[in-house]
Amino acid sequence: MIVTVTYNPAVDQTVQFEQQIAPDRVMRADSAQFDAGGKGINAAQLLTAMDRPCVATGLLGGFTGSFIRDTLQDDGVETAFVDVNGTTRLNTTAIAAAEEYKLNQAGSPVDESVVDSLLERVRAQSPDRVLVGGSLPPGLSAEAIDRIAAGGDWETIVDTGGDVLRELDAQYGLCKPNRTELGDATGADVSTVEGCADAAEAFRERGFDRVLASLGADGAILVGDAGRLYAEALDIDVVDTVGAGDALLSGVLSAWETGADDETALRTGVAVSSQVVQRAGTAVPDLNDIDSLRDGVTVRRL
Ligand SMILES: Nc1ncnc2c1ncn2[C@@H]1O[C@H](COP(=O)(O)OP(=O)(O)OP(=O)(O)O)[C@@H](O)[C@H]1O
Ligand SMILES: O=P(O)(O)OC[C@@]1(O)O[C@H](CO)[C@@H](O)[C@@H]1O
Repeated sequence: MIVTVTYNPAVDQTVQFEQQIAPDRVMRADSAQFDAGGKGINAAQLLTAMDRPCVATGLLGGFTGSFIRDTLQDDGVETAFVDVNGTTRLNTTAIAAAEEYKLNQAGSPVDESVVDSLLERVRAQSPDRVLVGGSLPPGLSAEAIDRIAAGGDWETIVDTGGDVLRELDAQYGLCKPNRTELGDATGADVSTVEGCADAAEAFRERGFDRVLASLGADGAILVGDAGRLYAEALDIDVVDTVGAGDALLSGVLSAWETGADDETALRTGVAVSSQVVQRAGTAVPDLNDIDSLRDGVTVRRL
């Protein structure tokens, strides 16, 4: 079973405007919604929707923390969160004309001692895999993720970016950078799919058995001992891409949990992400058709 750890959850607010956003005037939204978010939480919701045993952990506080707790309960997601004093952040995605603006808060500061509490929560579940997803709130460093990775005999999967991704020191089963994160972490030219595969291969040496790189409309790459696999994205109408990477990763993990090989896992990941980008925000889409959608994803070796 999988435990997800979200150190910095968020309520995701998605507001849609027909017109472009302009300064110095009131913009009135045509629609708005709130979802429970944060990368590990999104993954836990999707894994639960795919009937994979999963427990969501992380840090929650304040009225936004209560909203996330209630939403997960309504969605039937098992949880084991640590309560903190600060208020969980609220992130906003504004979709205006064909543009997408992602406005993420830093999160409330936390004390380093939360890492011990979280590790206790994770150990209590005896997971096979632990996914640590998202940014860290002020007060924590990459060590907070390394300690989870080294804290038991589970395989750890990490989905984070920026300096934290570069500073990780422990051994990981997988990391999931997007194209920008892969470029920033390696300094490599990621302008082509082949360049991304080279960068992902080189990045494995930094302590990652496999690298799953999401390339937006260009699809995704999975590089590991089984070789370099590339899946093209499906041709679909995108509403917004928030949570697309979490969906890709959830599909891959969901397939691995059933013993599937890397090729099937990558195809499943692309199928799940295609469903998520066709809906606003990070709400869980209908995943009943996933097997037939997966059959439509093409994978080739690079
Ligand atoms: N425009 C698109 N058309 C088709 N599929 C897409 C598109 N954008 C994203 N996807 C699908 O979603 C997957 C993940 O996309 P992306 O690389 O944008 O993730 P991300 O940057 O990690 O997202 P986030 O951080 O918001 O979760 C892609 O591998 C692809 O399968
Ligand atoms: O600020 P972070 O932790 O990097 O990303 C947080 C976030 O943007 O990622 C998810 C989508 O992947 C959203 O649910 C959430 O708001």
